[in-house]
Amino acid sequence: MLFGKHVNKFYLKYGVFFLLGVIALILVDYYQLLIPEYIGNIIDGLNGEEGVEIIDEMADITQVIINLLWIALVIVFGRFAWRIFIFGTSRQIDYDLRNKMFAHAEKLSQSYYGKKKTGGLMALFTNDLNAIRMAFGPGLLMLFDVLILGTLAFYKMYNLDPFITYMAAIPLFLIAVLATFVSKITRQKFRERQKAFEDLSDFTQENFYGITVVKAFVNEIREIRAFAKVNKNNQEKNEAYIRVSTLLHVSIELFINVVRVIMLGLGALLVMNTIGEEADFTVGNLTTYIGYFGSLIWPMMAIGRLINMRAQAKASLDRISEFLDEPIEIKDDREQLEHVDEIYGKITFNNLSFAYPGTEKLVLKNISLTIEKGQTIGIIGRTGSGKTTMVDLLLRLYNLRTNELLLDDHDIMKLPIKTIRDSIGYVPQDNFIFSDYIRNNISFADDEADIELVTEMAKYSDVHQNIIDFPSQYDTMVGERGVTLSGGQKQRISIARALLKKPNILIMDDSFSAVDTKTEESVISNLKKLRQGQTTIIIAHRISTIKEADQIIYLEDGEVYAKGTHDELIKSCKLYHDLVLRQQLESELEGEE
Ligand SMILES: Nc1ncnc2c1ncn2[C@@H]1O[C@H](COP(=O)(O)OP(=O)(O)OP(=O)(O)O)[C@@H](O)[C@H]1O
Repeated sequence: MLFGKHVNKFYLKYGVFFLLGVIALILVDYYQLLIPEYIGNIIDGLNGEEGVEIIDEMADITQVIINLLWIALVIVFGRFAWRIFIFGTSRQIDYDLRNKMFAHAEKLSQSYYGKKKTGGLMALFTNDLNAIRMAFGPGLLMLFDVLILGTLAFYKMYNLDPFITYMAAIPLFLIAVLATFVSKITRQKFRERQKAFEDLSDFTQENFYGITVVKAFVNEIREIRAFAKVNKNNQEKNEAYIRVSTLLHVSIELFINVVRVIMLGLGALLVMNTIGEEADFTVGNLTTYIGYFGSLIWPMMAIGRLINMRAQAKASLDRISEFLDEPIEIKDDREQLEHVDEIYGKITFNNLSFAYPGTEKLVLKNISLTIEKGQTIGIIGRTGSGKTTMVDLLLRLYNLRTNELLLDDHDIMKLPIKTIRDSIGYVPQDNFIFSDYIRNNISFADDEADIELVTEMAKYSDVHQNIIDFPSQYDTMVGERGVTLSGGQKQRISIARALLKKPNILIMDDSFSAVDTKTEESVISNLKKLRQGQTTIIIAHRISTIKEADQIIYLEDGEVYAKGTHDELIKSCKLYHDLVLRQQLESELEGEE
């Protein structure tokens, strides 16, 4: 049986089903052990042994057959019942635990995903969960079968002849000792095997993800070699695991055969000794005894499998528990939570400094800045200057010190995260598109949104014409991560998705980098109309994108180097002025071409 903080409650929740399963199992085991008795009686009857009725009439044989048929029927129904109750429940536990894990995964912070790889996480959801399901399904079944069938068969064997049963018990005791010793090694080997699978999964996933880069750099051969290495490690770890588990399996089989030989030899001696004397151990008895032992083989074999299965499940439960125990760093602080339902759009950075969790380097330094509700703000600056970090903080993706960042004059750390994120529309730099219909990608914020609203938002972001050119238009299925769309189409679908939320604060992180200046102009002019009185923050590398903003922030190495309108910055900020000149020159050169 598998115990642990995250699985104990399933015994309570599904206790009744397990109990019904075990009752069905007891019935099957009990009836199964009646068969050797019947067969022994028939043999003794045919042999004409004393004290046993001679079976020479059709009526008796018919009765025996009818009884055996009844037994078979009970066994069939019993097996059906325990399968439904025990295996069905193990599937239910698998379902519950997977849901719990996914819900937890959704709540974990950005930093967690920064340090963990997707392939490894996938291994938890596949191999590890499977090992736990096996422990609750076949594992639990084997455990009870070992206990019930094993004890019953042993009891019956003991009743027939205590001496041979004692002799058989010695090797069985040795099995138990061996099993305890081997189970520790098995668990370690299984852990190593899972880790190797996790690495393999990570490698494969990342490689498929970056297949375009691999091809562009003609690095297929190098990747194939690197894969072979990871794959080899996986194979070796699997082999090591199989070696230990096979050793266990074979040893148990060997012991069983030893016991069988002991029993047959001793049983035959007993039968021979009694010939001509008092017939207390007959040929029928020996047949029955061997029959009981036959029923005992499965539970004995099951011990080995049970040990393997439990070791696997324990290792997997450890890994899953580590994941489920990962603290949720970004959450509402219940003690000082202010009950605010909506953020209207004023943003205040109050001497804010920030370093990513686990790092020392300040990525943002002493940022002080006020953005009034309804303003359009442009953020510009060299790559790596901290622009994305600044807007990520607005989404409360990271924890901050108190009063460093205020939304509508409330400290962001005291606001409900749901309120913050509900009030913000975000167009991320990587424009992630789900493998779903285009319309569902746009209506991601609101499942109820009708096609008219979806179309309207696509028009505002100037992607409607592209969409209706597709044969299935808004019902076009997008490939994984939007691979069937162009960069510019992805960007504008992503903008439409954020607009549909009608957010009080809209953040656009480099959202025009893949569109031409004409499209950019058209979207920006649409935004002006649509977002009157609402706060909009636009991060850009092109001056043309933010020229019209009420305020432009020039970030340099995590600091606000300059701020003001376009005209003010041209005069006051040399870096900005140089940038304008450079971009003008570039566009003139492009025009000449
Ligand atoms: N998750 C992270 N953990 C640690 N450091 C990070 C993380 N994300 C970004 N950084 C670092 O923070 C700094 C600022 O990054 P940021 O993405 O905010 O820059 P940016 O101005 O948006 O750049 P770009 O214009 O290229 O998008 C960089 O030095 C970057 O290496």
